[in-house]
Amino acid sequence: MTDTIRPSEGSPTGHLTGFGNEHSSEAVAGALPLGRNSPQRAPLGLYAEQLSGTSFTEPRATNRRSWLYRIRPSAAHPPFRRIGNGGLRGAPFAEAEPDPNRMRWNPLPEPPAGTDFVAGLWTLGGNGDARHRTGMAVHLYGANASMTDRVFGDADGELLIVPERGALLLRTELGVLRAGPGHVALIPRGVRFRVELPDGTARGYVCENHGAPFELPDLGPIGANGLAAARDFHAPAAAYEEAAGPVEVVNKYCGNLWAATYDHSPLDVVAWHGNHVPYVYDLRRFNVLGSISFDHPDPSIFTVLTAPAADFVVFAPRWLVGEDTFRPPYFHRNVMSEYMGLIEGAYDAKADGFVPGGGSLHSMMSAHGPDRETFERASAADLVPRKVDDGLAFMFETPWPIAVTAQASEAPFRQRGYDEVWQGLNPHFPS
Ligand SMILES: O=C(O)Cc1cc(O)ccc1O
Ligand SMILES: [Fe+2]
Repeated sequence: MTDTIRPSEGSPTGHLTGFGNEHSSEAVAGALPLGRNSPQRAPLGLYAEQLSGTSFTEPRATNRRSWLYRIRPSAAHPPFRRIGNGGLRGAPFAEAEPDPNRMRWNPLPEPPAGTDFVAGLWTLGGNGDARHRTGMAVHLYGANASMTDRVFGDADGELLIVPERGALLLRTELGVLRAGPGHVALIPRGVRFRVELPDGTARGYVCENHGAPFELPDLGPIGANGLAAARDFHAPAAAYEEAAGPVEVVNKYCGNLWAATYDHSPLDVVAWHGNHVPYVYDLRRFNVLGSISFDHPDPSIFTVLTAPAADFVVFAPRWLVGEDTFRPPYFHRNVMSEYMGLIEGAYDAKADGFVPGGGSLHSMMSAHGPDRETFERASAADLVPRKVDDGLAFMFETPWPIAVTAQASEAPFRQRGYDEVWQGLNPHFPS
């Protein structure tokens, strides 16, 4: 795990905090117009550009847009041309029939030398349709090279990046963020960014959200505080580069990759304001709530971010104190589909086989829960207060079944025989 976040590393002007805020930032004093967005001539000879993440008419509470003041307009570019998708696949996912079986995978194998973040993206599956802005996709990434002469932007949705190994330096249009294992980064739809690898190598997970963007969940009876705090989300301060020379702008558009060669870096935004901004959040800041009497709350109590197409849930270190309670995750069948990953350590529902960098998929209504070993141990455990602090797991939970790609279904690192972890759960009735 890396140290606490230093999201504005590389940016001279500090960072901004507060999920959903109307932020503003200028890397050069006077670059932001005052009191208007689009003056006849923008300050310092910059070009003004609005980046809209929601419809113009979206209600104020959920409207997302930022105004960017840039050295050159994004519009000045030659045509985009199709490039290879590598391991990326797009929604709709119709390569194979949706499969109700429980599945589990080991980590992605090490990619060939020279694989950058975009080339290292590998799609496990998903649902919905990018063309209708519905659903989500689960991707993994494995990379061992920084992006140098190219940047990436996803027209199909926002990207929730969950590093498992190696830090990512995210040089975005709005500034620089750093995210290492234990952090998540949220890159809004369409925001362009380059990923550099300070550790030389990186591995992790991505939830691509095609629908309405992630929000902090309502707290209801929890009250005004708890779970993830808005102020712990860090947005970058404006930071720009002026590099001339060819830069490939890779655009994921309706499931496929396209590229256009710009004659300059598109990370040339000198100032910006708005709420369509990237964030980094340190999962160790998550205020974990749970039962202090009995029974096991549904995992929605661990929701960090929620959207119509996906919830992001973290299983962070916490105390278990439930009396007369089966404390690990219970057996269940769920209308929601659950993709789970592990950032470090172990997860309390699985004795082994669920490893950092790996993942499991329990799709709509598939029966799952503790494996046999965990069930037996937890059924006999002495129920003293116990801290679960040997791991950091997460879940992408989505209302619709996750159809896996052919490459995920056939992957040599898919664990055959996953069903066996529930073998030997024999009847004890009558006891
Ligand atoms: O399947 C899982 O391990 C995730 C999960 C955890 C939990 O505590 C309760 C329900 C649930 O789906
Ligand atoms: Fe579950």
